Amino acid sequence: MQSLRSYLEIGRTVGFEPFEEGAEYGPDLIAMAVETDVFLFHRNDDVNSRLIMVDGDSWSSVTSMCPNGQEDLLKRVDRAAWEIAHPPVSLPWNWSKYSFESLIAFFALPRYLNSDSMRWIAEAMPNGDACFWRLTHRGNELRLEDFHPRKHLAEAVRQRYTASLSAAAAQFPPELDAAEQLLQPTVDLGVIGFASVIGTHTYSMWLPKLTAAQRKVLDTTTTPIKIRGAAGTGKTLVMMLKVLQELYRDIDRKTSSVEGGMAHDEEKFKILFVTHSSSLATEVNQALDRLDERGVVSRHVDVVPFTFLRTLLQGEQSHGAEVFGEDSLDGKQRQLELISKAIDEVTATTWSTYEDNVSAWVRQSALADRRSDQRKSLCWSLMREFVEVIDANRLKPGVNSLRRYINLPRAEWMVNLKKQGDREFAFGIYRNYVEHLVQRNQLTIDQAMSDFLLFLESYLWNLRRKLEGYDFLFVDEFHLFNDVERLVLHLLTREPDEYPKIILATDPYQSPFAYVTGLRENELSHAVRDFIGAPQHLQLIDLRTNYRFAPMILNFVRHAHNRVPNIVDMGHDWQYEAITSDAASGGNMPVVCFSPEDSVITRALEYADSVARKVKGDSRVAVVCVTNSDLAAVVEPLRTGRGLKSRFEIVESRDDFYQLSISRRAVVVTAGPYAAGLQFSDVVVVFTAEGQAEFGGQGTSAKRAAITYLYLAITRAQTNLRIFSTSGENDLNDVLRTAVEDGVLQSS
Ligand SMILES: Nc1ncnc2c1ncn2[C@@H]1O[C@H](COP(=O)(O)OP(=O)(O)OP(=O)(O)O)[C@@H](O)[C@H]1O
Repeated sequence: MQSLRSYLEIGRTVGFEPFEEGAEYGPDLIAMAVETDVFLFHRNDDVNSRLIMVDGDSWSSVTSMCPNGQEDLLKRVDRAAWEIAHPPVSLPWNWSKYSFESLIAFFALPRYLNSDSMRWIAEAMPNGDACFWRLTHRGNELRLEDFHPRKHLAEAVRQRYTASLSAAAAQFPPELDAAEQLLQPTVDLGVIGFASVIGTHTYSMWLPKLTAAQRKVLDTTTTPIKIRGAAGTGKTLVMMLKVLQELYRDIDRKTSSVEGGMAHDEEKFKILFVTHSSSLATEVNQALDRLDERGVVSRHVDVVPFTFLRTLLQGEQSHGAEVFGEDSLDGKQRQLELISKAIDEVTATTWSTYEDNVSAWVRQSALADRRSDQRKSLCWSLMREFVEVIDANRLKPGVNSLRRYINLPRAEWMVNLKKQGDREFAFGIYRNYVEHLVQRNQLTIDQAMSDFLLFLESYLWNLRRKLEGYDFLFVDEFHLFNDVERLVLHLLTREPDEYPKIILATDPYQSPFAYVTGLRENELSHAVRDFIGAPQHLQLIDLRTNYRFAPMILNFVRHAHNRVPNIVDMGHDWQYEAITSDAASGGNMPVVCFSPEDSVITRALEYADSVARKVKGDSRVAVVCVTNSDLAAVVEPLRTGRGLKSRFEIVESRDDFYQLSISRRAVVVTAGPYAAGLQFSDVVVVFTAEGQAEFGGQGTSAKRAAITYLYLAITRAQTNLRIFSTSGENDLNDVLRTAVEDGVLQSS
């Protein structure tokens, strides 16, 4: 497995060379032919290494691709093989995984590179090896149920591999000395993710270090508990410690009551830790393993991204149907394109029904050119309306749904569709948009989630719940869950008649797409109010000490935080002023550089490039774009490669963070929402005029959206922060300019 990662790393730097007998790929990798196989050995391979076996014809198809195609395809092979070695196999939804017994099928490439619908048929071997048996494509699809792998071939390959290990080891050049190795550090997720959160401490080493508020989380025995804290206050850390505390407590209780031994399987205490993204789930998994002093976590705790819950509990349902990845740049762009197409179709056909009843801004934007900012702004507003209002209220097009939608009360946090005519138009677009999805055999994540909800409400799940449900539920980054997702939580516990034992961590100011759901702070969801327990039972614990930011960054973060319009009741005690920093001193004054639109990106990238060449040790540089549109604009020059010396690693979805574990030190380029939960020593923030359209026009809702996005981006920085923005007038620049006036930000 390690050898594929190194091969990928080399391939993306100097190009992919086909394997040839005796070929060396850097100091750690050699190819060796043994009978009919070609093995790629890594220096650290041993008999316990997991093998990735790829059938010869499929390998020829891989190597005949362009370098970008090869890279993307091999990344998927690597990711799937890692998952196979660490079951249950959780792959991003847009890979459309389908499994049957030990076989797994999934899309071999991202959709935009995959006009042939290539899919892998892979197999999880009992020892954790992964066999990639066949690449199918449109025209030669195969049902997994009809595929019969020749397992004995895989067993023979494994034997030949083991027998050749010592011959391979003898061929490696001597190892580099330690000083030379230091020159080749890898960007490992550990540095920006889980390792930075827990350091080298285990559970009991952390306990004495906790603040009084963090301690209170461990000492509180009643639930639900809602842990509220700004970015960097240790929410994830304290949730993980609480998991271990509850687990150890249960084991101790059972060991003293069940004579001298472990409890039976059916009484097994089960904890579910839900994250919003698979990268965070991987990190929490690894961190829990490290913190755990009794080696029991893997038996009792499932750490899964929310989207994987459905597969875990219900099995795969969407065979053939693609789930639209909303949580990625590509997914969002495709949704926007579809919405824009729907606007074109409606304005060309039934426009006269709406024309006289919509607001002026909706009319102008609907009739504006597809590429204009006005049109883009309308598309973003409609996308938010679909997710936050229509899907959240489960208003699938159908009899009466328009009337129910129109009758919903409007709140200030919702997008600016004030007139009834605006909402009739929005629903017309929604109808057209859903028709397109049906034609393409696609579902949005929210639609798939609604279906999952129906399953959890079924009698079948009621039967299985006692055995498959959980005793305890932990939900990290609760602010990123929308109302449909929140609705699912109380159905996951074992006991339908009891209030669920649930602990959640949230920072309402980091909520970029659901923005705010219009909830009061002591409510968890509109819909589940009655199930989770009366608001007065909710234990609200505030974490106020910040461990991430150097003091000068904290001052600026506090300024931005206090500028977020408080358009729902955030709780009377939600004062950021009280939060202090315990991060090591040092760090520099954050800086903003206003530039004309055409030079913002070039300046930002050149700056990031120069910083990346200077930083040392565990320092990591990230370019964090405020919005998806900024990210799209930054990615363009990076793809064409423009005289920059550092390596830039583009992360276009929350799932993409996985790829950092296979790349050498690089400048990470991403957007704030995808980097939630991660931290970097140096952050370069980019905001362009393109980004402004995403906030959906003017008004309080747009202002809140703008500052929330800015907040998400700047709160990733630990020591150094530099913002590159356009020189125009907008809500976000208003925050930056007042910060300069207040002396918490320096203008360059
Ligand atoms: N009591 C403590 N003592 C020392 N360091 C701490 C303490 N609590 C948290 N930290 C450190 O604070 C940093 C941030 O922790 P964590 O990622 O859990 O915060 P968070 O609130 O979940 O942030 P975000 O909302 O941005 O995900 C980590 O490096 C962690 O090790």
